[in-house]
Amino acid sequence: MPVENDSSVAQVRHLLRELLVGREDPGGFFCLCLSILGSRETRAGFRELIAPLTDKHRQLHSQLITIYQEYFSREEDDELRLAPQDEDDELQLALALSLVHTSCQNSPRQPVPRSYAQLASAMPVKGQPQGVDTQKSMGTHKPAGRVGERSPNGLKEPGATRPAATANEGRTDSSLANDSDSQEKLDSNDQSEKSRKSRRRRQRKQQQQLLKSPSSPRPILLWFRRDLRLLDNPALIGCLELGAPVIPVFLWNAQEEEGPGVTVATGGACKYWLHQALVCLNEALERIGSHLVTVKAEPSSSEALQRLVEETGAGAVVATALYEPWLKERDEGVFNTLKQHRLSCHLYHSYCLQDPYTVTTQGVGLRGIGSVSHFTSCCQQNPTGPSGAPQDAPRTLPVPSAWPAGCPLEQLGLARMPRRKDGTMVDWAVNIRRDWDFTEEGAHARLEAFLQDGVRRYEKESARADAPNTSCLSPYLHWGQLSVRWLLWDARGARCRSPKFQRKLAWRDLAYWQLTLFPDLPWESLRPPYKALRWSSERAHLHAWQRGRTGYPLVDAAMRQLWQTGWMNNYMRHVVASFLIAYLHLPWQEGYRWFQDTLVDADVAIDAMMWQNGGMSGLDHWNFVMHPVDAAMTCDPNGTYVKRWCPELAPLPDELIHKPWKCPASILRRAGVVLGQNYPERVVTDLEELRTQSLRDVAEVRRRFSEYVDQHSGCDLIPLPDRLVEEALGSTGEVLRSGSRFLLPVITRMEFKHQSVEPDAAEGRVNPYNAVLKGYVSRKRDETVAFLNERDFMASVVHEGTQRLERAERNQRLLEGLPAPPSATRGRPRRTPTMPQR
Ligand SMILES: Cc1cc2nc3c(=O)[nH]c(=O)nc-3n(C[C@H](O)[C@H](O)[C@H](O)COP(=O)(O)OP(=O)(O)OC[C@H]3O[C@@H](n4cnc5c(N)ncnc54)[C@H](O)[C@@H]3O)c2cc1C
Repeated sequence: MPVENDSSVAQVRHLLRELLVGREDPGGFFCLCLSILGSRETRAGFRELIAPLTDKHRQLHSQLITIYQEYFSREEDDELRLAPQDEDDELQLALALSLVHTSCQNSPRQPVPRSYAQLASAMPVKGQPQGVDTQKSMGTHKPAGRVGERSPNGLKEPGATRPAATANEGRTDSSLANDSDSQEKLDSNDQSEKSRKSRRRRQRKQQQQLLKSPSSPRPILLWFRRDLRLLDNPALIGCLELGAPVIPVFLWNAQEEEGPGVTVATGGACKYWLHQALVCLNEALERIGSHLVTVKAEPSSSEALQRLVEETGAGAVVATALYEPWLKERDEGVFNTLKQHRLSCHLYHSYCLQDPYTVTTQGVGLRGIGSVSHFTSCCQQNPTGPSGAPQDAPRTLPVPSAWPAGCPLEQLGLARMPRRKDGTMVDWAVNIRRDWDFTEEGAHARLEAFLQDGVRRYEKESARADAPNTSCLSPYLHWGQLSVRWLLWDARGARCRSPKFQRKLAWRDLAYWQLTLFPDLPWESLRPPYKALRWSSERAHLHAWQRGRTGYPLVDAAMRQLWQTGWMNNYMRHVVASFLIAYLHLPWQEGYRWFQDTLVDADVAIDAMMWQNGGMSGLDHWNFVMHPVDAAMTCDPNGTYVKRWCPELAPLPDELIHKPWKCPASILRRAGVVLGQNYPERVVTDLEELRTQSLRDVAEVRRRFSEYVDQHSGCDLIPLPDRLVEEALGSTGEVLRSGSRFLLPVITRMEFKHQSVEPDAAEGRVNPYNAVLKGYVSRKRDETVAFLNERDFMASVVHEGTQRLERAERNQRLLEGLPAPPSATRGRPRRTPTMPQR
């Protein structure tokens, strides 16, 4: 066999043995031959090489011959003859890879692993891909536009990407070494405009060739957006079912994400997470023989996709649906354009459990809209969610023969770090990196850990800020690194199930449903009167709140945790939101925007829904206001949380840590706390008065805009969106066109209703529906007081009865002229019964 040298022959013979024992498959074997021997030698010697198979392995032999013939078809041969020697090899290899992958995409998928441990064993180990060993055959696959390596600190090293995506990326390490000369040649050629032009011409020819060739179906662009995972990704599986090479791409256009209003759709922390998640996704794709192409989508995603289609000859675009109305509109535009160019486009639903555009209120009505129970009734009545079990990750991904260029991930500018005057970098994400694992495996590890442990305490103690009792999965869910279907499946199958936790996933869907109904949700109050609420414009208060310097330790601890790690639990989000709105009187939009910029899980739909509700203008009203001190009784009774995030207060005694202003001067001195110096004075002090003012302001707007208050029920009224009117009335086109307005009574805080009926009840203390929530411990304290009062009442009743009897007896004796009886109780102080000691 006319081959290059003995070691190559030995390598190929070894591979042949691997093929015979089933550790290699025919396509992979052929590809490796090409890679090791080169095109000419393979062409000349392949038949001879596999001749020994004719006797005992007839079927395998004929399979290999088919692959060989298909590859060295006359048409391709002609074309190849046109190319110079070095690029000839590249093209051949690329085509070979394409062939290999079209044959292997039909490989059977594994059964669904039901735990992460199973999953880990099923997933290819880094550097050791299973199934068809495309990684081995491709060598280290690093074209430009692929996502670079992460440096030890988690940041990508600049320059980790290599220029020029060419087909020669797919080679074994040895062949790369052999071809370093030709690579140099290519690089030097690149300098001349002439050769660049000729190369472009050849590339175009290759693409045309690919489009014509029946043996290589047109590749599919798998457009990753917020589904950055391999496990249970219907779009990814959909690509495999289409049976063509897959080009995973990520396009970035910040303006399109932002939409028409002020959404801060991808704030700093969230973008940082995205950057890391893309690095991880690329690594995961590399493990199955592919990689991610990142593209700066300028001027628009539509044009960037069209360019990609031209560059790759793609025949289809596949993506997971997004539900923000402006992104849906963008996608519709993009797909319509692509369809006009005869591309097939496929959208899969997996971001939520229900497709929010198909959830209807039919059969349920509108009463209670905005509550999670109303929403779940709608979903049960009209189920639309993804059914079936979660799907496994593919073990390999068919790759195209030519990769598009793309751009290095850094150029998307997702993980920007400002520089100081002296040029050093401000690494604001250091704690985010410390606290989070950005990989898909990290998501599953968190899920496992939660289902093993935290879930047991979730029902009763998910509010605790000092203990990790919630899942901490929100950023993974936001970027689609964990499929919500997978999460629900595991939560239902767990040994300890928490209905409250499962309901949280319905909350998530509810938020998306609301956003589809009210696209203005992130910036415009849904209840018209509340748009006119008088808000404070005290920037210093806003700044203090943002930086965790309000002087209220619980609020400050939470805001510092957010700033440093990009996250805080749900209860703490309520605490800081209540403080901003009910006590600082700052508009909810400020809170929303700050959260969007600092949360790693910042999610336009959820964040907007929660801030609208907290800001009293959403579909639902929080029927509570968190008190910045009393709330600590529930979430941080021992001050552990405050001590962690406000270490300057740590030496204070536990019982005073949440109210340092109550500390005697001597204790403060001993603890080294100087209020106003190393810990701030309170930005506001009279909380009661501020709350009362807030109630008065609400009463005022409800009076001024009484047309938006239902006189019968006292509930606020909101204008119904067209979609809900149609659902409620059937076809109402006529009604809508005539300009009629439909108003719907929505859940309204009892405190507000009562206040409208009795305006004097504006003083929070006399309003029986006072919404200030007592912390768990303060509730306990109230129970004790009530108990004591009750005992006290009984004691005094008995005492009064005895006295009455004594008086009657005394009077009787006086009437009868007898001396007064000696009184055992006279002159003794009244005893109050005490609580039994616990
Ligand atoms: C003012 C405010 C703003 C918020 N902003 C966001 C946000 O931008 N992004 C975000 O994901 N969540 C937001 N939430 C909801 C909630 O606080 C977080 O989802 C939760 O704290 C995330 O932690 P976890 O994963 O441990 O939650 P878990 O309690 O373990 O819940 C599991 C999952 O359910 C979903 N979920 C939980 N609570 C809610 C909720 N109230 N509404 C909708 N979905 C929920 C989340 O996806 C969460 O990851 C906000 C809440 C408030 C009060």
